Amino acid sequence: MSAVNAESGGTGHAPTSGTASVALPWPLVARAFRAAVDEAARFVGATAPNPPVGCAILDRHGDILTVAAHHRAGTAHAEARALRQCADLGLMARAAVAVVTLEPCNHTGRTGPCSEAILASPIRTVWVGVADPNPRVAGGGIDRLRAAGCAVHVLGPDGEAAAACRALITPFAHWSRTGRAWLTVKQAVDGAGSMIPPAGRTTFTSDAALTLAHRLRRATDAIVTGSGTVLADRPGLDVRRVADHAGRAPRLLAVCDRRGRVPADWRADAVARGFDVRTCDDIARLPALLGAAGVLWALVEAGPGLLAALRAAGLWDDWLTIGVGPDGTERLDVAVRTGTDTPLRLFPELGASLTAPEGEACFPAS
Ligand SMILES: NC(=O)C1=CN([C@@H]2O[C@H](COP(=O)(O)OP(=O)(O)OC[C@H]3O[C@@H](n4cnc5c(N)ncnc54)[C@H](OP(=O)(O)O)[C@@H]3O)[C@@H](O)[C@H]2O)C=CC1
Ligand SMILES: Nc1c(N[C@@H]2O[C@H](COP(=O)(O)O)[C@@H](O)[C@H]2O)[nH]c(=O)[nH]c1=O
Repeated sequence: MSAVNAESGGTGHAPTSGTASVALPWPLVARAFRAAVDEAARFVGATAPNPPVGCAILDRHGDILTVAAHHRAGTAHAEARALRQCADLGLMARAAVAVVTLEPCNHTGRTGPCSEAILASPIRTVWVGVADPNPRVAGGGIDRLRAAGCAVHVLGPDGEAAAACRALITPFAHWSRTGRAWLTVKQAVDGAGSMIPPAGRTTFTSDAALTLAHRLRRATDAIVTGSGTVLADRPGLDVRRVADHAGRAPRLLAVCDRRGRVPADWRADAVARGFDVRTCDDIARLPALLGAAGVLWALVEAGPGLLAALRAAGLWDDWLTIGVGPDGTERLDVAVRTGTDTPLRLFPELGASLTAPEGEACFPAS
């Protein structure tokens, strides 16, 4: 293993002789990974059932020539888009290194294999953030590139860059493995431990926390709520407060409702606003119901009744509590299932909260 790879925790493989592989200092590679992750993160919530992916193309000195992401299922993958941009800018002759958040695909799906697109370019050095968990692809892209003489470096499990690349695809990896959507619960709790807003209101958190809530909605593919919340709040549950470049918004709205209490006019209004509204009468089936509809990541915005049921059944993947103190100060706590990479990592303001243990303090639900 070369010194470059040892520094990054990567597993380098020597290229076959005669290829123009390039050894770059790790800080330049890390900078390219950050750029690729940031670009991919702009499309989280737009790509389902595909994963968000970013790609940076560098010259032999480590300068970034172009950065691109996968925008939407059925459109160009990140690598193909980055290569096209590079060609359009007349920079292809300088292209030497590709830095990709996810293993390049090696199969022909809705688009052609990215491994072949890379091999058709001058690039002979590829950095991969994480191997593709999709069983149709697993291993194929890296093997194909290596067989053709590329130096392929796969990041080891430790370090910021690898964690960010994994966080991008956590819901996709979970869905690929289990067929179930990743469930993020978001709850607001006041200083007295109550989730119930003051009379006449539907929310009580700060402007900044509400904006965070809408950014979470924008990044997810579905919203889950309960019949009690629908009856009490007639919530909109759509994306407001934040602009968007890709029209991202959850398209599915799942309402947990065993007794058929959801009013027909609220449902009709939600449908008119573009939601595919589904009723769930058994929460045990909720993650699979969402997964079967192509939902990778769902945000649960429900009251204490449904949250208590989800918690008792262990039906959550990460849990964000926005605690509002009596003086209005707010505290963010994130509980994460042990051994998983929360996609909430993609929200920098939550960074300091991600170490919260899976403990009682994170689950006040009353
Ligand atoms: N602070 C916050 O973050 C939030 C606060 N709220 C507040 O919460 C209050 C409403 O709370 P609540 O009445 O508890 O409403 P919920 O949104 O929690 O909905 C409760 C309903 O969920 C359904 N449900 C519960 N368990 C299951 C299950 N196992 N399978 C299927 N459905 C199930 C039940 O429907 P059924 O009765 O048919 O069995 C139950 O009545 C409102 O005041 C609202 O403003 C709401 C969202 C967020
Ligand atoms: N109370 C509360 C939240 N509650 C959630 O927001 C819903 C209102 O959404 P909308 O109708 O789209 O504005 C409400 O019914 C509930 O699901 N969210 C928060 O970020 N902070 C809060 O204090």
